[in-house]
Formats: sequence, C-alpha cells, structure tokens
Amino acid sequence: MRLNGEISHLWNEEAEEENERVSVISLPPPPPSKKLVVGYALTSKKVKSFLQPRLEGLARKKGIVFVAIDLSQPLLDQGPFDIVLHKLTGKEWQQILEDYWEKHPEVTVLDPPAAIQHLHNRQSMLQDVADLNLSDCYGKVGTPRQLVITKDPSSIADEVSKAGLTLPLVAKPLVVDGSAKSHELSLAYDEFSLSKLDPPLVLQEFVNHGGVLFKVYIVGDAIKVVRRFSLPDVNESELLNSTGVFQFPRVSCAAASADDAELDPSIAELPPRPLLEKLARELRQRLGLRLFNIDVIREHGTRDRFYVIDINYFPGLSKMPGYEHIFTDFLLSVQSKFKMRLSS
Ligand SMILES: Nc1ncnc2c1ncn2[C@@H]1O[C@H](COP(=O)(O)OP(=O)(O)OP(=O)(O)O)[C@@H](O)[C@H]1O
Ligand SMILES: O=P(O)(O)O[C@H]1[C@H](O)[C@@H](O)[C@H](OP(=O)(O)O)[C@@H](OP(=O)(O)O)[C@H]1O
Ligand SMILES: [Mg+2]
Ligand SMILES: [Mg+2]
Repeated sequence: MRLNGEISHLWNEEAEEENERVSVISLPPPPPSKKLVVGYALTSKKVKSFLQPRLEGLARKKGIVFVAIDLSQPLLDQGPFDIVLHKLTGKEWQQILEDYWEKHPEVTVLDPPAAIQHLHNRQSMLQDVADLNLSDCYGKVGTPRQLVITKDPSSIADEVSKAGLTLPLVAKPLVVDGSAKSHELSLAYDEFSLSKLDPPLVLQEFVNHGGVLFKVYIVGDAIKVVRRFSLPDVNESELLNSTGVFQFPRVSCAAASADDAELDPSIAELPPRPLLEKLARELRQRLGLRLFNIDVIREHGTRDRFYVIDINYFPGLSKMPGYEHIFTDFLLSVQSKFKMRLSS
C-alpha cells in the first residue's frame, strides 16, 4: 500500500512535468490491491499433486494466495476466505463445511459437499448421463449397462443373467471414497467366476474401445480433453478361452498420456467438440459441480457411439496441460461472477 502511495505521490509531483516531454508513459500494472484468498482442505497426497510451485507462482502473480485450513481448529475461527477448495471425505467434514457456509454464504465453496457426495457412488454418478438425451448432437452418449450387487456373491450369476448383461464384465467397488481399494477393479470373463467377487459393487458391461480413453476435464467453463491408454479390446476367441476374474491396475491414471502416441486415427480421433461442450454443460448443471472429469470411450468400430464410464470429483488436474493457467483463471472468474451477483 505504502509503495502505491509513494508511486502516486511521485506521479503527482514529477510525472506531470515529465508528461510534457514524453507523450506515452507505460507503467507496469499495479499489483492487485486486494488478494483473493483460497483456503484449502486437501490430503497431503493431493497437496503434493495439485498445489505445485508452477500453480502457486502464477497464482501469486495474479493476486491469489492459497492458505492451508487447519483441521485441528474450528473453521469458523479461520480466514477470512474468498473461496474454500476441498477434497476430503467423511460426514464430519461435510457437516463442518455446511455449518461454515451457513454463516458465510459470501464464500464460494468448491464444490458443495452434497453435490460431491453424488459421485461417491458408482451408480448415482452415472445416473445423470443416463438421463441425458444427447442423441442428436454429433454423436450418441450413454453409459454401459450395469447392475448393482450389494450382497450374496453366490447369486450374482443369476442376477446377471436375469438382467441380460453380456460378458465380460468390469467389477467396480460401489463406493468411491478416495481410498486405493475403491479403485481396485477387475474383469470377469465367465459367469461361474462371478461368485468370487466381493460386493458391494457395480458390474458394468465391458465395451471394446481400441485401448484409448478420453479424459474430459471440466474446470468451471473450461473443457480440456486428453487421451490416455486404457484396457485393450477383448475379442471373441479370448472371451471363449478365458475364465476367471482378473484384477487390473489403474491403467488410465498413469501420468503418461497417449496424446503423442502413434494410434489408429479412427480410435484416436477426439470426440466432437460440440458433443463434449453439450455434455459438460449439462453435467455441470445437473451435478452442481465445477471441478470434475469424465472418462469417455468410443465403441470400437463406430465413429460416434460414446460411453461415459466414470466421473471423478476434483481429479488430478496437474496432468491437464496448462492447468495452472486454467485453474487461476477459473478462480478469478468465480470471484467476479460472485461480485456481479452481489451488485445486481
Ligand atoms: N465399461 C468399461 N468398458 C471398458 N473399459 C472400462 C470400462 N470401465 C472401466 N474400464 C477401464 O478401466 C479403467 C478404470 O475404470 P474407472 O475409470 O471406472 O475406474 P476408477 O478407479 O474410478 O478410475 P479413476 O482413476 O479414473 O478414478 C478405465 O480407465 C478403463 O480403462
Ligand atoms: O486425473 P485422473 O487421471 O482422472 O486421476 C485422478 C483420479 O481420477 C482421482 O480419483 C484421484 O484423486 P483421489 O486419489 O483423491 O481420489 C487423482 O489423484 P491425484 O489428484 O492425487 O493425482 C487422480 O489419480
Ligand atoms: Mg476413471
Ligand atoms: Mg474414478
């Protein structure tokens, strides 16, 4: 502040004289007078992956500061914050945030805990996609057929046959709570092995997609799509000759992207932009979330048949090219939208 005062003092007394000699004087823009304070509540793993020096450095230049929320102290005693950014699970944290928000409705909470909760269950997370009707928008988007199994592994084969699901099936833990266990997926090739699975889970039809997946990142109004390697196709003979349940690693989560790989163009071609924009807009609205990504696959052999197989809240954004620019712009836009709402 004092520095600004000094500059303006100099400007008043000396610059006017100077102005007579030099017609254009370009001064660097003044530093933003008010900082945008973002309180964050994240696991240490998330802090490491998300809050990288390149993000904090750019944020500082744009007048944004990140402040760690101290979970051992009452949230109401901390701040003031303009934005609260969080990814913690559990009822207790949800309650803390809701109480805080009630007292501080002027603070933007990214995102509302109840909306995030919707993505913690692999059945409810895809419900909104299933409800969408995007058939007339440069392609069709749906979800693979799936079944929820909550108990009794011995009856799974019967339930699968009643529901008419086709093998192979991807078995996914029903609840997604950020734990490694909730990402332990397996592929079941034959109906007899289904009894080895461990409910509660979702059984989803495996869709051949040429081993490439599209990760669509949504950060407010921004949409960025990248290619990742995924599970290879399962052909007929492999299906006939394979039995058992095989656990597979988190293929698509690897930092290595498939963007620069030499791929069959019909597999690698990104989904049409208008389709992704429509999908992102609809889901943003229906889910009430601003920070998430969608895993999309294209059915192999088709040009325009897409499936959403997974939605993640506040995913690994640092794997998105240019994330520091996209994220800081987003934080600033959140704030200016809020101010516009207040002044209208
Ligand atoms: N229905 C499906 N058909 C084909 N492949 C699938 C299907 N479901 C999942 N996969 C493959 O398994 C991977 C993991 O599945 P999914 O994305 O549902 O799990 P996740 O643990 O929630 O992943 P993330 O790390 O993205 O949160 C996908 O990236 C894809 O490679
Ligand atoms: O950006 P993609 O490739 O989708 O992968 C993310 C997963 O989808 C998220 O579930 C991970 O976050 P959590 O481990 O906090 O759930 C998230 O963990 P990270 O933020 O620590 O990288 C990523 O692994
Ligand atoms: Mg996924
Ligand atoms: Mg996921």
